[in-house]
Amino acid sequence: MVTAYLSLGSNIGDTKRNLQEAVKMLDASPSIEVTKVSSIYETDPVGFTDQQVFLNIVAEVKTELSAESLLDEAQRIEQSLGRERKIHWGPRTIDLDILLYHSDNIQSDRLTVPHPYMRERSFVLVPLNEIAAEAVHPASEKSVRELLNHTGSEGVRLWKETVHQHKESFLAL
Ligand SMILES: Nc1ncnc2c1ncn2[C@@H]1O[C@H](COP(=O)(O)OP(=O)(O)OP(=O)(O)O)[C@@H](O)[C@H]1O
Ligand SMILES: Nc1nc2c(c(=O)[nH]1)N=C(CO)CN2
Repeated sequence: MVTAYLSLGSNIGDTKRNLQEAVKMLDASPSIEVTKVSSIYETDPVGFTDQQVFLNIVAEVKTELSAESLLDEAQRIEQSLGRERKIHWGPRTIDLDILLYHSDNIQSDRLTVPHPYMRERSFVLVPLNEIAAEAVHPASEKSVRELLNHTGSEGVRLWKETVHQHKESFLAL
């Protein structure tokens, strides 16, 4: 059983519901259990900036799946929630990225773990720090807390002052 962290983001449609549906679908997978969900954050778009604000969360999962199979599952969920790929870094119904998978460094055609941009993305580091401040980024050997201290949290706001640590309270929002 491996612990992994996933980043989820949405800026099209009912964004809170898209995040909730994605977490439900992950948890419904036979080989995945969602063990923690961060608070929801409203985040300014990064990369392609002329688009709606995002809602972002990070989820901790325990899984028997390999990293590649976890990516298959994440992509299946993206597709079933109507994700279309149009603009690079552009608007999306739902995006699921694998941030960390155990303490593995993975480099394949389909997968780079740790996620290549996570160190510079406040919308990833703020929610990740909330649920896994001591987790170590294996490429740099720095903790998430250290990465966040370096990158800062500009453009990332707690959404509607909601704070919750449990999957159940997240799904009830
Ligand atoms: N750690 C990872 N998590 C998810 N996808 C990854 C990862 N590493 C590589 N990929 C690959 O990235 C491809 C493109 O993903 P996607 O379209 O979601 O990119 P994006 O969300 O627009 O940009 P970004 O990668 O910056 O988040 C996927 O098909 C997948 O094979
Ligand atoms: N705030 C924010 N900006 C983004 C996001 C995201 O989830 N949140 N995802 C992107 C592509 O992965 C590009 N830019």
